Amino acid sequence: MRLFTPEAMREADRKAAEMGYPSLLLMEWAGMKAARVYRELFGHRPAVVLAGKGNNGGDGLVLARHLLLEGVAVRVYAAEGQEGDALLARGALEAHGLDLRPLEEAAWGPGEVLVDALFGTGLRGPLEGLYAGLVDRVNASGLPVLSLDLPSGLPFSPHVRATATVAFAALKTPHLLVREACGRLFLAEIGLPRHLLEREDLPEVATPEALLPLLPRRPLTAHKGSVGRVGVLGGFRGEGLRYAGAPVLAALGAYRMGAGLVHLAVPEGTPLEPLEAVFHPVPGPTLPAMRVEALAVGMGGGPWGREWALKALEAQLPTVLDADALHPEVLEAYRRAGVRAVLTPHAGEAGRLLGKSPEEIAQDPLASARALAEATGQAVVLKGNPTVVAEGGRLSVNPTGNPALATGGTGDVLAGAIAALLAAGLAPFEAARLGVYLHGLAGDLLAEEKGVGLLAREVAEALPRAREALARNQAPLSLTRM
Ligand SMILES: NC(=O)C1=CN([C@@H]2O[C@H](COP(=O)(O)OP(=O)(O)OC[C@H]3O[C@@H](n4cnc5c(N)ncnc54)[C@H](O)[C@@H]3O)[C@@H](O)[C@H]2O)[C@@H](O)CC1
Ligand SMILES: Nc1ncnc2c1ncn2[C@@H]1O[C@H](COP(=O)(O)OP(=O)(O)O)[C@@H](O)[C@H]1O
Ligand SMILES: [K+]
Repeated sequence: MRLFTPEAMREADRKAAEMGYPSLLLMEWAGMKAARVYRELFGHRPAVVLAGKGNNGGDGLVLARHLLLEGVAVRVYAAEGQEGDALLARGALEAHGLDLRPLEEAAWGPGEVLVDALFGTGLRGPLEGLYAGLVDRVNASGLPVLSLDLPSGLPFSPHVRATATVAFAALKTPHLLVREACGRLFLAEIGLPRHLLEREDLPEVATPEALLPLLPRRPLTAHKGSVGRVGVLGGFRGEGLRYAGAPVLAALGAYRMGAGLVHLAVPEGTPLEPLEAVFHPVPGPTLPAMRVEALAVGMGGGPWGREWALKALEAQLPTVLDADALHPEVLEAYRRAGVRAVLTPHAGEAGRLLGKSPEEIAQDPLASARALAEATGQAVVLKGNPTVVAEGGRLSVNPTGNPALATGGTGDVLAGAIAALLAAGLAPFEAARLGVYLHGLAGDLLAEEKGVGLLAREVAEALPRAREALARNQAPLSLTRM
């Protein structure tokens, strides 16, 4: 499934029209599907529809007609000046005897449901004046809000904060980048020819269908040496400071993702955890003899992180470079040596590497991940909400994960989990997007059960459940298709 920009969506509409597909049919389906979502969520509660003058407003007028026909009380406040399909939608609604009222008079009361059909993909800049005021009133109303296509105002501020959003034809960038504004997400097919939605040049949304084939299969004859062995190099001890837990969490992430054996190279004095690992206690940064297929380096490495990573290069193995291993000198050395790596920065680390602030990175995670992948020649996992995976020209946006994961050590678990998938033979881009998806899903399963207050080791422990959910085709995309 591809993530569309407004321009790409318009192009698909235009191509459909050129092929003879009437755009009015698209609008009819959009409004009808949105009315179906309305009824599913709100039954017969009275609706107040706010309709702009563009096609998003047109969708709202179609929805109003369908609700009316189903016996739902509807009041419509509409902007003046509809043209084309939206004007036809207005005529069709008025033919049913409904009087449209001016948007300036928009008002609502307790028990009503607001339908936001003010603006969709045609918005050209931040809302001002009447519209900004209306959006503020909608958000302050305390009433449920169903947004059509996009919460109006996105991707700018102010914007509507919806209870639920029905995306038409495809997900658009703001649905995942400003997820919080959308509430519960529905994706409605509106009859657009499917081939117009297959755009390999657009970012991918990592869906269970796309990821399931990547899941390493385990034959009956599997043994611990055949399913992927991981080496973890991390931790730091010096000047009263110790980072001992990070490599342990990476080892747990690797085992829970299915590694057969994990070797741990950690500073002397580090607790021998987990019991299942093979330990290589080293006083300083030296790469011990490890028989492994992939490495995870840098977690809790502190000032040793850079040296750990340069040392690890000798092994010429696919490597996850995390945390303190994310250093320009390291990245340059890996590139020169032609060793393939997955980099796992959060916005702060990515910012340091790209000479930007964390805020600038988070503002456009797609562009930031792509820039770092291009600059380093490696696969990049830019962690956050959403996490974006980039390699070469490819981009993948991850739909799983939630703020309960914002707790110390969950990134270390992720690094180990991705290393286990590399060791099982997956290419860096595939290991990264599968690892990120399952790690996020583990967080989602736990958050549903326990809410906030997770421990990173619990996220590791939930990885097998996430893996099973994907294998059994029960992994939710937290997206309802209509
Ligand atoms: N395949 C599709 O994507 C389809 C799209 N449809 C709907 O059409 C929408 C796009 O319709 P439009 O292109 O008409 O655009 P919109 O309806 O989103 O908005 C366009 C209107 O907003 C005005 N406008 C733009 N920026 C503004 C600003 N900053 N302040 C005030 N006014 C502003 C424009 O002058 C124009 O009148 C989609 O979001 C979707 O809801 C559907 O009708 C069905 C088919
Ligand atoms: N608000 C959030 N929504 C979704 N995922 C989150 C959120 N906050 C953190 N995460 C995830 O948790 C992990 C945190 O990693 P990181 O910042 O490296 O933490 P640490 O260094 O403590 O391990 C990442 O996988 C990140 O995507
Ligand atoms: K809208």
